[in-house]
Parts: sequence; C-alpha cells; structure tokens
Amino acid sequence: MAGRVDLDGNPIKPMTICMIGAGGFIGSHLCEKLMSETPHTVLAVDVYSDKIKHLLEPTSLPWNGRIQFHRINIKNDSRLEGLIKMADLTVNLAAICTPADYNTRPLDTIYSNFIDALPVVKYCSENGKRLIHFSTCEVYGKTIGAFLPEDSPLRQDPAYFVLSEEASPCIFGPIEKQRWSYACAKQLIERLIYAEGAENGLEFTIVRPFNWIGPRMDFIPGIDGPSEGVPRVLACFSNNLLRHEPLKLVDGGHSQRTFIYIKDAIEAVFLMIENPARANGHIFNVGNPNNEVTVKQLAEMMTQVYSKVSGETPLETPTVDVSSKEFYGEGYDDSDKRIPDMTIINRQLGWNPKTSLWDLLESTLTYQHRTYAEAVKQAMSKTTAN
Ligand SMILES: NC(=O)c1ccc[n+]([C@@H]2O[C@H](COP(=O)([O-])OP(=O)(O)OC[C@H]3O[C@@H](n4cnc5c(N)ncnc54)[C@H](O)[C@@H]3O)[C@@H](O)[C@H]2O)c1
Ligand SMILES: O=C(O)[C@H]1O[C@H](OP(=O)(O)OP(=O)(O)OC[C@H]2O[C@@H](n3ccc(=O)[nH]c3=O)[C@H](O)[C@@H]2O)[C@H](O)[C@@H](O)[C@@H]1O
Repeated sequence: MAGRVDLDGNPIKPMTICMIGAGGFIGSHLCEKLMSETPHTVLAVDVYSDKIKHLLEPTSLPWNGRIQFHRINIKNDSRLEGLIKMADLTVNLAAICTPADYNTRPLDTIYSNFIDALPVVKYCSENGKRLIHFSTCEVYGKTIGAFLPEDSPLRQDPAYFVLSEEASPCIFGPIEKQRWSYACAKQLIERLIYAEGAENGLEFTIVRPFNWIGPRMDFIPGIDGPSEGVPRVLACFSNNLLRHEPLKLVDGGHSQRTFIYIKDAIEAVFLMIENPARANGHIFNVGNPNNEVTVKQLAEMMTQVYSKVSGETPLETPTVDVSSKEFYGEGYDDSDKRIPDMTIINRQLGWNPKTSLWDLLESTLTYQHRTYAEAVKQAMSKTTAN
C-alpha cells in the first residue's frame, strides 16, 4: 500500500472520496479495492448497504475507520453538501439504471439520472471539488449503421458503428419510445457537467461504461429482489439458469453488446481516481471491444458455462423468443450494437481490458451458483408445496 505512485511517477497522497451510490454493483467493487489496496478513505453514501456489508463489519477489519456508511437519499438530504465538502473527490454512481424501468417509470428515471444529480454537480463546482460522474454508453443510442440498408457494404465499415467520444453522434428514437428517457437524461447531465467545466472551471471526468458485468450485479428475482422485478441481462439469464428454465431472448436476441469484466473496468476507474492531471476534462469509454456477441450468443455461452460450473445438464431447448412488448411493455426500444473506441483511454491512461468473455462468465457464474443455487432450490420447493 505504501509508496503508491501515479502514471507519471509522482507519489499519490491518501485522499477522501465521497462515493454516492457506493452500495450498488460498481460501488461495491470500487470500495472493496480501495479498502484492500489503497490508503484512501471512503464516505460511502447510499440508501442500501447490503453489497458492502462485508466491508463495514466487523469493526476488526484492517481498514476499520477508512470507510464510513451514510444512509442518505440524495433526493432530499441536507447532509450531502457537508460530505462533498469533506472529500477531495466525489464519485457519483447513484442512478436508476435498469432498462425495465426506463419505459415503465420514465419520470423516476429522468429525475434520478438528471434532476437528482444536479445538486451533486453544483456542490462540487461551488466548493472547487473534483467530480467523477458515471454516465453510460447508452448516450450513443443507435449506431449510424443501423439506418443504412440491410445489404449496404458500409455496415461493415467501423466508421459507421464504432462509438467514439469525440466523433460519434447521440442517436435516440422518438419520444414515445420512452426507453431513451435514461440515455437522454444522462446526456443532459453530461452536457451540464461539461459546461460547468468550461464556464466555472469544474474539474470533472465522465465515465461511459459499456456493459460491465460480474458478481453482485443487480438481484435474483424472488431471492434478493422483488419476484416480479426485471434486472439487467446477466441477472435475468442467471435467474433462468438457476431455475432450470429457458433463457428469454427479447426480439430474437439479435442486439449486439460488448461485455467487460467488472474487475478490469475497476482498474480503469482507479487510474482516473489516482491520475487527475490525465483524467480531468475527459470523457472515457470503458469497455472491452474484443468481447462482442449477440444476446443470443451470450445466452448460448452462459448455458454452456453454467453447465460446466454447476454440473447440471442444459435443457434440450435452452432459449425461448419473447417480444419486447411482452417482456418490457410499451415504449421499449434497443441499442443495436456497442463497440467502444478505446483511443482516448489508451492515450491518457494506458489502460486495456484483459478478461475474455468465457473467463469472466466462468468466474461470475461460479459466484452466482455458490451464492444462489441453494436459496433458489428452497424457494422453488416452497412454491411447489403451496
Ligand atoms: N453496470 C454497468 O455496466 C453500467 C453501465 C452503464 C452505466 N452505468 C452507470 O453506473 C452507475 C452505477 O451503476 P451500477 O451498475 O452500480 O448500478 P446499481 O443500481 O447497482 O447502483 C446504483 C446505486 O445507487 C443507489 N442510489 C440510487 N438512487 C439513489 C439516491 N437517490 N440516493 C442514494 N443512493 C441512490 C442505489 O441504491 C444503488 O445502490 C449508474 O449511474 C449507471 O447508470 C453502469
Ligand atoms: O450496461 C450498460 O452499459 C448500459 O446498458 C444497459 O442496457 P442494456 O445493455 O440494453 O441492458 P441489459 O438489460 O443488460 O440488456 C442487454 C440486451 O439483452 C436483452 N435481454 C435482456 C434480458 C433478458 O432476459 N433477455 C434479453 O434478451 C435486452 O433486450 C438487450 O438487448 C443499461 O441501460 C444500463 O445498465 C447501462 O447504462
């Protein structure tokens, strides 16, 4: 821990980080690594603490005193400004970020991703504090290629689909496609942060994650989340596998995604935290362009990997098609393809992802099986008995 230096060889001073949304998936991994590998202090803000409980208790933990949990809803709590003032850096992760909510709870989605982030930006700007804000790859929306004729050779040209921070447009669907309420709110908060930087000198970094996945992502419906809840795809498919039921492919599972292992992605955030001179004023894509699959291919791979780690034989028909209207309701729409351009993060921070899709699914599904298989079995036998 001693003798940490930044990318330019300068010693890194211990800092205090106000982490908002610290109790979520990404926050829990960030806190874990900050506690075990650095001398930094975390003021962890969230409404939930279950995913970081192992870092808060017992008090005999080696980092005791370097992490404090503040149960605060940032919508309406005057303690927020004090915590931001106490910190050197604020990392804002708080958001509604599950697609099932975007078209069914569009107001909550817009408030959470734009309105509720406003005071965070304001307090950082007014108090001269650095901000790392979590946006999303969804701000790119659809690729330009998606609007070309099916048989156009330009569809194969990276210029029409690789998503670049400084060159790609943000292409969303019509307003009645409320799926885009999230992306649009995130885009506007990015523009506001950028403007605070330009007009008032706010020191900021914006992160655009591209499908980060791994242990502790979302919840398994009926086990550690609502039975009717719809988490993101990793947890949806994990839930299907744990229950031995077919994986649901929305509109045929033709959409493409690049998945990155949470532990690779956290390395990138660490570099941003500890190299302000290289990270300030930048927007960074953080993803793994080598791990591209269609959702259908993801389902097939997860089925194979789960069979390996659980020892269970896969179903004869492992997937089933479902329409997006049936699965998500009215107003759903989708991003067609998401390949991050890595030029800027490479140039500024020298970072590259490492883990292949197969390897990251193997460690993640091993975790899902160990954590949930028994609880799911018990819940299913209770339902059958009733
Ligand atoms: N996981 C990904 O791949 C991914 C991709 C793109 C963008 N992001 C962005 O990264 C951030 C974190 O994502 P995540 O995957 O960890 O999500 P998450 O839902 O696991 O974590 C978000 C946390 O914020 C907390 N929160 C929400 N509203 C709050 C409020 N009003 N007050 C206090 N706490 C509040 C939630 O309780 C939750 O613990 C989000 O801004 C999301 O939009 C994540
Ligand atoms: O992770 C990201 O980078 C961003 O993208 C996600 O959006 P998306 O990738 O569409 O969300 P998932 O729930 O992970 O779905 C991925 C794809 O799988 C499909 N899907 C999902 C669940 C399911 O059971 N079956 C299924 O086919 C969806 O329709 C979509 O095409 C979420 O918006 C955010 O968490 C985040 O900002």
